[in-house]
Amino acid sequence: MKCFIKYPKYCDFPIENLPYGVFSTVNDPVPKIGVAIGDQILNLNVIAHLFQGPQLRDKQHVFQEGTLNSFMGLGLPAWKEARETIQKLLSENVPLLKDDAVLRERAFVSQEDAIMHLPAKIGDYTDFYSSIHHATNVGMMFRDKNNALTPNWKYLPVGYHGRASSVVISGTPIHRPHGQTLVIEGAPPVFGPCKLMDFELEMAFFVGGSNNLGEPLSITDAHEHIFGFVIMNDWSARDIQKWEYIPLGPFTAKNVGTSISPWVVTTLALEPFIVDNYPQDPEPFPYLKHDDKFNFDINLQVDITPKDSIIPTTICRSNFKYLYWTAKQQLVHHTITGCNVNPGDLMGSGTISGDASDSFGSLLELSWKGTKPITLNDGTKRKFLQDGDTITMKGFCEGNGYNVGFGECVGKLLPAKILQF
Ligand SMILES: O=C(O)/C=C/C(=O)CC(=O)CC(=O)O
Ligand SMILES: [Ca+2]
Ligand SMILES: [Mg+2]
Repeated sequence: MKCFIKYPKYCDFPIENLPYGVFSTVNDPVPKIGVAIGDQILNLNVIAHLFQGPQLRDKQHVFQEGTLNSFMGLGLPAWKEARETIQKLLSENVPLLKDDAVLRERAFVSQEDAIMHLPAKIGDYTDFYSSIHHATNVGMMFRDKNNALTPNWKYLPVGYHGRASSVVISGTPIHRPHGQTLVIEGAPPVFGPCKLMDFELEMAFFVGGSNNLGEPLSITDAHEHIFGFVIMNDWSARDIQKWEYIPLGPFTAKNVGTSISPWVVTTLALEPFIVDNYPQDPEPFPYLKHDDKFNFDINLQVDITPKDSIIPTTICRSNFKYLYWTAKQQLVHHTITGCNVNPGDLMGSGTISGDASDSFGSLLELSWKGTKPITLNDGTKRKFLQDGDTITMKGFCEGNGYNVGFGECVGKLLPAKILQF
């Protein structure tokens, strides 16, 4: 597969990737659907008429909307056809787009000139808790050292319903939140700015297709409902979380803002990077059990760049493959009671920690609740985030002579706002 757009061999967005996103420009502020290729964006709005296969011929309008929801709603055969069409259109051997200078001029936008938007209107957002290492670490710190995993953990993918309204696109700054925290055990709580602000390294998938209320999805066709993945930072106010979470789970500590990377890497593009599922013992119930592989080798990295610094420090290297529960199991469990999901719903993986201490996906774990501060390249130390810190998350799969990358999920922590009561 050779593309007529030139890019470096190991860039994030080669012709093998083709992630979808929503962008606008200063000159054209109406959001459009595009595909990242090298350092360019192929504007699908402009080339919608070139989707002439049986799945998309009558549905070209999905590429002329301002979100990916309708396209996500079409399902796997349409996604496959779209990918094949775009690969052909970008191929060095196909003249249709390559040799049409006027169309090319209109169809490509430099990523540098693009303003990225949320890829979909997210109707519902759920966050799972599927890394066994993360759940064990947090269980040890928040609950019982000797029984860190709760008794349900290996029977079902634990999760909570999050707030779709506070999911934001990479680049959006987040203010340190206010809330209640328990400073002295046994004394009343205090109110004020969060003191233990954290990030969480996650990935999330967008749901495609839908099911009716009362009709659970089955594990055999769950993959047809997993459109693609992004990198996610589930900003977390640890001191607020610790006080508020009993007994219903995280609440305001997690609706401060949740950042996602702008390019949705499709499950189809991830197929070459499938690896064995995490071994599961006890064997899951039949509704959750699948023997086909649905785990992916995706290298993940988190950098902190302090305020006024240009020197990032990589503080975590992890991998999506460390997750215990697969995305298929998460989705099927979500619907087992009959819960309906919709195109554009977002499902977070949970914080992705490996077993090595430099692969932990949060500062809570990396600094072990603040007992082991980490030293950054500029000499400053971190237990939790400081105002002005920028968190940059990156991810990529290593192919044979190429990478499939996710780009970046970036966010800066700003000081708490002054609240008046
Ligand atoms: O163990 C707990 O009480 C809570 C853990 C979390 O922070 C929940 C969460 O966001 C899930 C995750 O990211 O894995
Ligand atoms: Ca989380
Ligand atoms: Mg949220």
